[in-house]
Amino acid sequence: MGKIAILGGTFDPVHWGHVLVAETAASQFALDRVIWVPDRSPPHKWRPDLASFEQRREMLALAIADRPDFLISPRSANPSDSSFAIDTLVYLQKLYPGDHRWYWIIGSDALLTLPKWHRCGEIAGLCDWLVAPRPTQGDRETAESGEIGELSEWGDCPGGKPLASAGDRMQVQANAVGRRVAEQMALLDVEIRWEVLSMPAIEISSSHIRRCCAERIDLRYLVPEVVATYIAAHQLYQ
Ligand SMILES: Nc1ncnc2c1ncn2[C@@H]1O[C@H](COP(=O)(O)OP(=O)(O)OP(=O)(O)O)[C@@H](O)[C@H]1O
Ligand SMILES: O=C(O)c1ccc[n+]([C@@H]2O[C@H](COP(=O)([O-])O)[C@@H](O)[C@H]2O)c1
Repeated sequence: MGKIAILGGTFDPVHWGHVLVAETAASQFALDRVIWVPDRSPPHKWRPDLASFEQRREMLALAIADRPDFLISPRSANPSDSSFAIDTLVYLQKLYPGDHRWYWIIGSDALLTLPKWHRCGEIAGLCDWLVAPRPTQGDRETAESGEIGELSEWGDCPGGKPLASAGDRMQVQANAVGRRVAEQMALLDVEIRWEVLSMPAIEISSSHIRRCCAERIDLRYLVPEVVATYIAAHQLYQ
């Protein structure tokens, strides 16, 4: 029996946050493979300057080229294939037949949306959810504007004492997200298995990378060098 994980996303572009999350999950859960699934045309992430699917896929291939256990799903290459997560999982389970244990690697911000996914009641129970601590999009925008935001509402710390560090707070927040989603899924009679990855929250996002490109800020330490070179060569996000 193998352990196979899926990491889906828009990857516009892929960044070190994605790679570190995959690496952490692979080492903490002794995964045999991580299958990366770039979404061809994610309706919720569509923008006029979205890099083409081929470009996002090429950047992803460059970023994970040195990891034989990281693969890109062949499914997303076909434009007519559905990009619903349930269809991806069922397809990959057919591609890798056998008694494998299946995982889905996901940021806590994205896990929050699980109860709204297509056929969420089916997919939720078909894999274990490996949750990377991450501020919500709202928190990230608020932090960039310098205001105090949603994060302050997550202060469900033991005994009401302030937590030692922002890292602890993100672990608490990710656990709160996991519990909340598990409760929502329980209302649909679905029990989910989930675990928060033991890692610091990485405040890198594709949106931040795109802003850096627009402002001509160096991408070093934010994306793999091969990806920075690709972005510059193709003049993306300018
Ligand atoms: N820094 C990060 N830490 C933890 N999880 C992350 C991080 N960046 C992305 N993810 C997770 O990876 C998956 C794919 O993310 P995606 O490709 O949409 O990147 P993104 O950085 O969230 O993009 P954008 O900023 O455009 O919204 C999602 O589950 C997301 O939560
Ligand atoms: O299947 C769905 O209905 C669905 C709706 C929204 C998001 N997802 C999945 O959630 C993962 C993270 O997506 P995102 O929004 O960060 O690009 C990615 O694998 C998407 O395919 C899936």
